[in-house]
Amino acid sequence: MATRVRPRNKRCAVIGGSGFLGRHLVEKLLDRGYSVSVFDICPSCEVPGVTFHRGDLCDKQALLSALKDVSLVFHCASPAPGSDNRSLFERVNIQGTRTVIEACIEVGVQRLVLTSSASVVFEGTDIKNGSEDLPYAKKPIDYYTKTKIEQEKLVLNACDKEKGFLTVAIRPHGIFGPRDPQLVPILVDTARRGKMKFIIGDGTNLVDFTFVENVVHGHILAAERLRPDSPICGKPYHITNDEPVRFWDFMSEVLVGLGYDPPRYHLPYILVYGLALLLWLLAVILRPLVSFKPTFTPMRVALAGTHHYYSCERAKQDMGYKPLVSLKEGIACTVQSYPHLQKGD
Ligand SMILES: NC(=O)C1=CN([C@@H]2O[C@H](COP(=O)(O)OP(=O)(O)OC[C@H]3O[C@@H](n4cnc5c(N)ncnc54)[C@H](OP(=O)(O)O)[C@@H]3O)[C@@H](O)[C@H]2O)C=CC1
Ligand SMILES: CC(C)=CCC[C@@H](C)[C@H]1CC[C@H]2C3=C(CC[C@]12C)[C@@]1(C)CCC(=O)C[C@@H]1CC3
Repeated sequence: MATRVRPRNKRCAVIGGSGFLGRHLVEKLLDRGYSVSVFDICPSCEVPGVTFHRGDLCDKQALLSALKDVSLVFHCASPAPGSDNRSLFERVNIQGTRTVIEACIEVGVQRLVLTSSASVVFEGTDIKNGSEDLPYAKKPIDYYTKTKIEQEKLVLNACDKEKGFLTVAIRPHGIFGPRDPQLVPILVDTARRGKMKFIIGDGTNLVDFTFVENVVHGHILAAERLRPDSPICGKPYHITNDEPVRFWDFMSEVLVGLGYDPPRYHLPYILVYGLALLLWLLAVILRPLVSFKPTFTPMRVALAGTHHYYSCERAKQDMGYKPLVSLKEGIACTVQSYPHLQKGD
């Protein structure tokens, strides 16, 4: 069978393309006529039509061969936030991202789109309709956030119109959707262990949850608008569903959709946060003897008990972004996609 040769600007690579967001992105890029290579440490990308390169993004030689002939790179690889492994985060998100930038420049990649995170400005206290002008967190709440900040700075500072290397960072928040390995599975696991009875705080805190297809849409818009005359060069953009929702209403809707009871009883935020800090400290002190991973980390408690929602006005203005799927539709589609997590299964 003859293979169609695509123009170079339609040839892209997705680093982290086997992951949750990465795979949705790969599928949409293929739909839009791109030829797609995936570079990932995890070999689970079995999407037909994709060239798969297995490797660690800290390995420059492996990257150089995967990025040959590619003009556009999406970098959406990161260790999972829950891994709490400082050296891994530093190695992959900081040194690895440096290596990605070097490799892109060496092989002549013209556009690099980074998946950053809205959490780069989150310090555990309320953020209401935060814009991209908020400063980076001075005291990041965990190593994931700390290294995502450094990663974003590296990518945005590498933008160089003279050299023809353009970069942009997309900051999604609370991504959910089919095949998400974190949000729904953690929620269901907590419910199955009988620990989803409590609401932390008064339950009125608003947050952004963003359906994965909207996040993908934001990435592709950014990539296609990344030209030397565009205002988006070297800048970060929030991509959300633009429908802040009460954290506990969202959790309850997913739980009820899957047949579980919603949480009912309230616990004071400060008490739970204090306990989570204590548990985290214990886990660190006891690490040489026993290894345990608390469900209630300070970051998770802060995410569950504070306001954190962001304005995506800038993405609307500069790249014509508009969420394609509403929160209601996104939740219905997500719940439907997890029949094995329904209560009783
Ligand atoms: N999910 C969310 O709510 C949000 C996510 N983000 C960001 O979006 C991006 C994608 O997240 P998500 O899809 O949820 O995460 P996933 O863990 O599902 O996907 C990340 C992928 O990157 C791979 N990877 C990790 N380390 C390396 C490495 N050294 N070299 C090559 N590949 C590697 C992972 O493999 P393996 O699984 O084997 O580690 C995985 O396949 C991340 O940058 C994350 O920080 C931002 C905001 C919110
Ligand atoms: C908006 C946003 C950034 C969401 C992030 C997703 C995850 C961090 C959450 C997904 C499931 C959540 C969850 C909790 C905290 C935050 C999540 C991990 C709890 C551990 C909070 C305390 C509880 O009572 C149980 C919750 C289980 C689900």
